[in-house]
Formats: sequence, structure tokens, C-alpha cells
Amino acid sequence: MNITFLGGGNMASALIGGLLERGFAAAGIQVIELGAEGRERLTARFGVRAVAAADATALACDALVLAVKPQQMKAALAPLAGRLSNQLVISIAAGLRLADLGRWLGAPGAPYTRLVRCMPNTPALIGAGVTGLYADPSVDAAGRAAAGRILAAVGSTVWTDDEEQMDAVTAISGSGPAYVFHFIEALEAAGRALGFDEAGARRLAIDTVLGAARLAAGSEDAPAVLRQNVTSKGGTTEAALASLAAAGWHDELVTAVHAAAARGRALGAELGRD
Ligand SMILES: NC(=O)C1=CN([C@@H]2O[C@H](COP(=O)(O)OP(=O)(O)OC[C@H]3O[C@@H](n4cnc5c(N)ncnc54)[C@H](OP(=O)(O)O)[C@@H]3O)[C@@H](O)[C@H]2O)C=CC1
Ligand SMILES: O=C(O)[C@@H]1CCC=N1
Repeated sequence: MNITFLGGGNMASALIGGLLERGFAAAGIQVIELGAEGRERLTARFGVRAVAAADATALACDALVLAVKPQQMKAALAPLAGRLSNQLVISIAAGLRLADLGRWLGAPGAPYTRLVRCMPNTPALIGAGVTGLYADPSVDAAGRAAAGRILAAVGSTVWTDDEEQMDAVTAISGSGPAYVFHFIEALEAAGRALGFDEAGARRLAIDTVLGAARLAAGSEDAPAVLRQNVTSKGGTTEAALASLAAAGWHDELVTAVHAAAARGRALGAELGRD
């Protein structure tokens, strides 16, 4: 499979690194990247062909991965409009709907429909991402399998057959690493306040999150059961959880995820208007 990336920033680099590690050949990967520095970095790091604009060689691919910022997408797709034959187009952009991407990519009156919308996350950088995927109903099983293979190179995959759920995926797992990093920051700050130096507090915080996530991933017990296993009657955890409950922490996090999903929907509506 030959893959071309439109945009060669953070997420494209994560995906390319994962694909190469999984045995995809560098010769089968190209990147269309505006920045000269970015192009040099991509070629030096991955040995892939990087070009400033979509030439015929870049478009002679099986899959085109759209990896520019949502706000950059319409302008980035303009030079491609009406030039695609049957390439599978995979967007990783937050918010943007397939109908709008298809309109921007197609010829007048003939929207492009061989489209898959995905939402990976930054742990993809170390092959530990999770990606939600939604395919236009016209995409055949081979197209879905190809998209799944590309994203599986950087972690696990979860399909949905409802495009609206992609805003939920974005809010839960796309943005999710930021919530976890924020949690680590708070645990580290607490460690500092309780007398540890930065390195010690950070080690305790990060390894706690890492260990708990690995335990949850490998356990048949639900996270609530694992939490109860830590919580001794009349003990320290119970005191902390009571304090979190009084602060409404659980509900606040649910509200925050709703805010992210709403922002994804609004972004799609705003950017898709024209
Ligand atoms: N960051 C995250 O956690 C996640 C991001 N995403 C999505 O991934 C996409 C990419 O995000 P990210 O990698 O963080 O962004 P980056 O800004 O790191 O990468 C985008 C790249 O595209 C380049 N670019 C801009 N316009 C064009 C163009 N017309 N033609 C070619 N290249 C262009 C940019 O160059 P320049 O810098 O010069 O503008 C930049 O190098 C976004 O749509 C985002 O919603 C998805 C999941 C998680
Ligand atoms: O914050 C954002 O909009 C992007 C999408 C998911 C993670 N980062």
C-alpha cells in the first residue's frame, strides 16, 4: 500500500513512525508538507519523499491521509479538488465532517465519497494510541480494512457506524491524554507540597498512572472494582475519594468531556459552513 500524508506535523510523524516500525517501506510513504524545515526533518528522520505541493507522484497513492489542522483543511484541499481517482482518503482532523471534506475534494456537483474519518491520539507516538474510525457507507470492506491497518500501526482501533460519535471519540480519547497529563501534574504538585523533590514527585505520579492503567488493561475486573480494592475501610484512600466526591470531581470530568464534544461539533459546523 502506498500512502501519502497531507501535512507532516506531529500526528503525521507519529503515524509514519508507527508504520515504519510495523514494516511498511519508507519508499511507499510520501508527505505533502508546506514548511521546508518540516520536509527536511521528515526526510532525514524517516527517509520518506517530502514535497511542497501535490504533484502527480504524491497523488499516485492508495491512501491519502489528511493531517493538517482543521482550520487549514479547506485551503489545503483546494489544490486537490477533482484530481483524485479512487484513492482512499483518511482524515484525522477533529470536527470536520465527511460531507464537507467530500465537497471540498470533489469536482463541482460530484462530492468525493471514498472517505474515512479517524481520531487517533498522541500516545500513537509510542505505538500506544487508540483511534476511533468511521467510514462513509460507500467505502467497501477492503477500504475499511486498509484504513484500519494504517491506524492499527500506532495502537488499538474502535469503529463506529455513527459519524456523530466521532465528536465523542475526540472528546474521550483524542483529547483524553491531556486530561491524564493534567491529573499527573496535580498528583506531582501534591507530591511536591508533601515534601518530595520534582524528580521524586514526578516518578511517583507517572508510575502510579502507568501501573494503574496497565492493571486496568489486563484485569477482568471493572475499574470500579479495582478502585474498591485499593480503598480500605476507614483508610487513606477513602479519605481522598471522599474529598474528591465533595468537590464533584467525577461529574466535573464528565462535564468537561461534554464540553470537548460540543466544541468538536461546533468546529465542524463553523468550518464546514463554506
Ligand atoms: N494533536 C493531537 O493530539 C491530535 C490531533 N489530531 C488532528 O491531527 C491533525 C494534525 O494535527 P497536528 O499534527 O497536531 O498538527 P501540526 O500543526 O503539527 O501538523 C500540521 C502540518 O501541516 C502543515 N500544513 C498546513 N497547511 C498545509 C498545506 N496546505 N499543505 C501541506 N501541509 C500543510 C503544517 O505546516 P505549518 O506548521 O507550516 O502550518 C504542519 O506541519 C489536526 O487536524 C488535528 O485535529 C488528531 C488527533 C490528536
Ligand atoms: O485539541 C484538539 O482540537 C485536538 C483534537 C484532539 C486532540 N487534539
